[in-house]
Amino acid sequence: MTSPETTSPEPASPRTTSPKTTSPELTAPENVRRVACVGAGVIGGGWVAHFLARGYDVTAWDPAPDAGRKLRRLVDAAWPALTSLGLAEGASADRLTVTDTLEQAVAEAEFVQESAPEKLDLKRDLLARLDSATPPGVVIASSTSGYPMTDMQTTAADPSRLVVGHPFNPPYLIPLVEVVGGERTDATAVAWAARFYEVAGKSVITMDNEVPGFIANRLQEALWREALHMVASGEATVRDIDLSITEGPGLRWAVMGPMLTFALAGGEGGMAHMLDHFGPSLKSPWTRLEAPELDKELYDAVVAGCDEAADGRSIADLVTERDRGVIEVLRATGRLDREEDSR
Ligand SMILES: NC(=O)C1=CN([C@@H]2O[C@H](COP(=O)(O)OP(=O)(O)OC[C@H]3O[C@@H](n4cnc5c(N)ncnc54)[C@H](O)[C@@H]3O)[C@@H](O)[C@H]2O)C=CC1
Ligand SMILES: C[N+](C)(C)CC(=O)CC(=O)[O-]
Repeated sequence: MTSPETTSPEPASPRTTSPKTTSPELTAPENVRRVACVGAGVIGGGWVAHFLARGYDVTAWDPAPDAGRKLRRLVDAAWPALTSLGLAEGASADRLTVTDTLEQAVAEAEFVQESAPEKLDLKRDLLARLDSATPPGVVIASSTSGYPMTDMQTTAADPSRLVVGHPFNPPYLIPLVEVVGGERTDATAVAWAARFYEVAGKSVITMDNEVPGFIANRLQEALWREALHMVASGEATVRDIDLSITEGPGLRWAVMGPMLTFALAGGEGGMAHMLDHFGPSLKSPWTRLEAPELDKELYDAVVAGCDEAADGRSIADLVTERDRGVIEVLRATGRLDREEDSR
């Protein structure tokens, strides 16, 4: 298993001129130059855009017949946003190579990010195949939204280098990655991946245990379940749900998380007063916890509600609008300044 060699205390953009190590298994996170992305849909494509913008050479493979064309379209669409954020020295969309086979994609990779469909058997087989094709010691991360690595690493010959690196859409703008290993993952692979993501410009949460759904998806899922219940029962429209967050708590959450935000609800008394004051309402029936049945009626109501909320804007229009808004929030909350300082 690769050892994390964290020689530099600060995350750094990958340089393009340093000699490439001949032993991929010994590559320190700071020295990685070539990343492979396997599965190039919404998330894999977003990872490709992110790594290109950070100055890496990227190889990508996806079995869909038109995957290369779609991937380049996604990268082209993301590039203006990435340019406005600031590209790493030498970064270029031309440093993407779409390969014909998975084996070609990972042959010289120093890190592999898997972003194939969320199906357990597919992930198991794919991770085993990636493990046999990737140079020894190179860490392989899965973008899974919720499968524990323990359940996905069952058939790989070397499960010790398999980790979860759970991103947020789009990976080229949302900083967070949740990193966790499985029962058979070596702790050094988890540490190596966490450090690599930091060097690659991400904000990392490392989990010691396999929390089902990780941290952020557990939180999002609770909110999502309540939202679906309210639509199913006619208590709120899709528009009400979205407005309740974008005009309400969502504005605060980009600045402070739910914990510090609620500490301020206690005024001078902070969280202690907040708990004394509002603690009893935790017992009120404010949440349903059980997921609603995703029957045809609810499915149709949510899809129709989103179409109505889009109000004629295409998915591409919405992606542009989201990217612009996220960049403004990153800028307004000082995150871009911090990024620039650490380069
Ligand atoms: N969509 C989202 O918001 C997020 C998704 N994820 C995770 O990322 C992963 C990918 O999800 P999406 O990009 O949304 O799906 P997607 O459907 O957009 O893309 C999946 C891609 O995988 C390709 N593919 C199919 N079989 C494959 C195989 N055997 N090997 C390699 N590639 C294969 C497909 O051709 C497709 O291009 C999933 O594990 C998902 O849970 C994680 C965070 C957010
Ligand atoms: C919808 N989702 C569960 C796939 C979302 C994620 O996993 C993370 C995100 O981007 O919100």
